[in-house]
Amino acid sequence: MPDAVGAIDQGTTSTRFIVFDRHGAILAQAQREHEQIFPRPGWVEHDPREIWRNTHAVMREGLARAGLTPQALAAIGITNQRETALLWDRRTGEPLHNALVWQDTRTDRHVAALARDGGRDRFRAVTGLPLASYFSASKLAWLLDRVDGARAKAEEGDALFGTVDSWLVWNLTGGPQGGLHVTDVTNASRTQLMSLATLDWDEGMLGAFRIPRAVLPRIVCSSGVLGETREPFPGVPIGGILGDQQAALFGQTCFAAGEAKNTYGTGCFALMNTGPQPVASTAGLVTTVAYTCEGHAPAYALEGSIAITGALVQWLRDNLGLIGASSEIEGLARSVEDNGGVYVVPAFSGLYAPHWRDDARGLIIGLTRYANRGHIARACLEATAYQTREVLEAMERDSGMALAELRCDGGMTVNDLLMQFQADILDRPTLRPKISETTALGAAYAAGLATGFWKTLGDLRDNWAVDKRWHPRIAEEERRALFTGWGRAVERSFGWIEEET
Ligand SMILES: Nc1ncnc2c1ncn2[C@@H]1O[C@H](COP(=O)(O)OP(=O)(O)O)[C@@H](O)[C@H]1O
Ligand SMILES: O=P(O)(O)OC[C@H](O)CO
Repeated sequence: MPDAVGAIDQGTTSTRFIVFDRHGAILAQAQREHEQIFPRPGWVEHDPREIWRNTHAVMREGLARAGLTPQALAAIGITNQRETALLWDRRTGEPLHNALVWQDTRTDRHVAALARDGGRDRFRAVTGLPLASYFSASKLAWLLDRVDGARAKAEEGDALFGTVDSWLVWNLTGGPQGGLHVTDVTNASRTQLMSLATLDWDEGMLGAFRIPRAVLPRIVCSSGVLGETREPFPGVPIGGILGDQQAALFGQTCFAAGEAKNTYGTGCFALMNTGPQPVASTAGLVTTVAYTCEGHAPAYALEGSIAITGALVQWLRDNLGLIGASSEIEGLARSVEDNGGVYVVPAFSGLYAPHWRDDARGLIIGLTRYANRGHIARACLEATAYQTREVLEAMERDSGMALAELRCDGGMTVNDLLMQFQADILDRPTLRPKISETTALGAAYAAGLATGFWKTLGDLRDNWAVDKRWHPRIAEEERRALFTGWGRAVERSFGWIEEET
């Protein structure tokens, strides 16, 4: 009798396999990091073969650590970094190029050219998304146009496109020997090729980006059995797929309209469930699919996507050497009392929500002879909290709903200083659940629901409990002064990249 569910969490920096029990508690996990490839400024790639090798390895390691056989798994769920675009050969299974990662800005010019004719919001009504190099469509167009022979192969049906979920499912189910070519509706909603109304590929969007339909996967439900694994062990049902931010919303059990979470990882992604109808954004957010369960109406979400948060901590570590490990940032930031007037705007890939400025670039401002490493570390942490406030304010405007508190998760939520500052700058409590691996948990939930391991959404809600809550402590005057300083710094980051014509 299966008594566990496995989740593959293929993130921007690492791949995890986590085995959960019926209460959503972790039985075992395994994790491997993969290389971040930066061939030029603004370009970010991953090697799809490395990602598949790591997935294969962590699944075996995780299961062994849990002391389970594959038959003990009721299902496997998949969650993944979204938007990252892959193209591979159907016959050989070989990638035609490295994956173009969501942060990659090489298609800025293509996107700007499309925006000249109709503006940045010309595809919002259909796809819910502004024009930005962040989404997959322009990345796929780049692969089709720049990789030798790719377009011809795609038109003949010999090249397959997918986000990371598609690549994993295809390999898990046999690869060139009959692998399934599918993606789930949440991942499809991030390509800028899917209609939010029909939940299918949109002919107009395919035309705008010159994408042949034959290259695209079939769109499936987020929770629903789509096949069985053949690798790395056979016979386990694949019961669900969710893009990682939607998975965290599901794992935080935000099933009712108005419930929201913020995930603090490489970037930050705040999502609010808005119910069975898409809510158009006028405040700079993205409208996206939250999840679909077989036989039920879809749930939509408003999302505030922030490109760089935890990645700024990595940058302090890897590029500046100010800290030796991410965890050291808290001590360094606590070595000073405040930010000393310093702000860091991490516009490394431009700025996403709510600004959507591809022409912005990163800056450190407010420097004086007084400023030291501690102030810079503190300003880096504060940048995450200010960016979060910007997107939550936009979310409240768009949805007309006020958030009483903020459910938080992700790797940065171990940072007590950040969580306290977040509560301070929002003037609302922040809280972290007991099971902090909400992304993997959401994928496990989607898969377990599809196979009857869990019966209802209510069963999942019963598993959720608060671990820690932070209450706002600073005065309104200080809050206003800090946030005003941030707004001025952001303005100065705009327009650094001059558009080439
Ligand atoms: N103590 C810490 N304080 C601040 N940031 C941290 C800390 N520990 C880890 N991080 C950051 O959290 C991120 C990892 O979080 P995770 O949720 O695993 O990200 P992802 O899923 O995007 O790969 C990294 O960018 C890392 O720099
Ligand atoms: O892999 P993460 O956690 O950095 O998430 C990446 C997002 O899905 C990008 O949209």
